[in-house]
Amino acid sequence: MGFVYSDVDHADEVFYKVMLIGDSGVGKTCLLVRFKDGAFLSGSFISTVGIDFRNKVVDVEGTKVKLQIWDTAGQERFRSVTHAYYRDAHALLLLYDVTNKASFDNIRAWLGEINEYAQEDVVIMLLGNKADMAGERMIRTEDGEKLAKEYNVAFMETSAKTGMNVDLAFMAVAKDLKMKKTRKPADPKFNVAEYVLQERKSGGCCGS
Ligand SMILES: Nc1nc2c(ncn2[C@@H]2O[C@H](COP(=O)(O)OP(=O)(O)OP(=O)(O)O)[C@@H](O)[C@H]2O)c(=O)[nH]1
Repeated sequence: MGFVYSDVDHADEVFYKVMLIGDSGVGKTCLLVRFKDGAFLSGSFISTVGIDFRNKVVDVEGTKVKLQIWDTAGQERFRSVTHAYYRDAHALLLLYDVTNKASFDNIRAWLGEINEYAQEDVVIMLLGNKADMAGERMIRTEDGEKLAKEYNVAFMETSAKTGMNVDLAFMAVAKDLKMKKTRKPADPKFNVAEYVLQERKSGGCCGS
């Protein structure tokens, strides 16, 4: 597409590429629209064709962190297009739909693709989306937690419809990326689970 991307530091701004991946229909576009515009895309489902991105600048402890968020098409036929973008991603938000068992079962295959195409130190967060659909839920929270633990990745459930945990997920990723960059070897690793707990307790960045 003719863009040149890097995580070059300007005086007080850092830049990261975040990619949304997961099966078609799990809610990747809706999650991005919720985060960017604070709105929910209701109505008929229009599948993403290829790949698209939107920028959002967030504040992480006084530093402006610019997230360039890439929304990929979940449909199989676009896979070879999206693979090409994995290697530039600093973080991957991997979504399944808590009401769709197949989308959860496919997470292992998605993690395999990440292993094959992404950078080794990419930040990964597993998100169980559509948590608002209590009556139709097929995947328990504990199942998501267990899978995330097995692969040593961060996890939370979200709802693009109500906004639950959406800002929190992106903020946790932004914070993890920023800390990774500035951390000295002796410093402890950023703990997403602890951060999430703290934010919830304090009513912090993201409420809902
Ligand atoms: N109830 C509920 N519905 C959701 C949520 N997120 C997305 N949806 C609905 O799920 C459908 C698919 O959402 P999209 O965001 O387009 O899915 P996608 O993952 O981008 O799909 P592809 O572009 O094909 O990869 C739409 O009808 C949305 O309205 C959510 O959190 N809760």
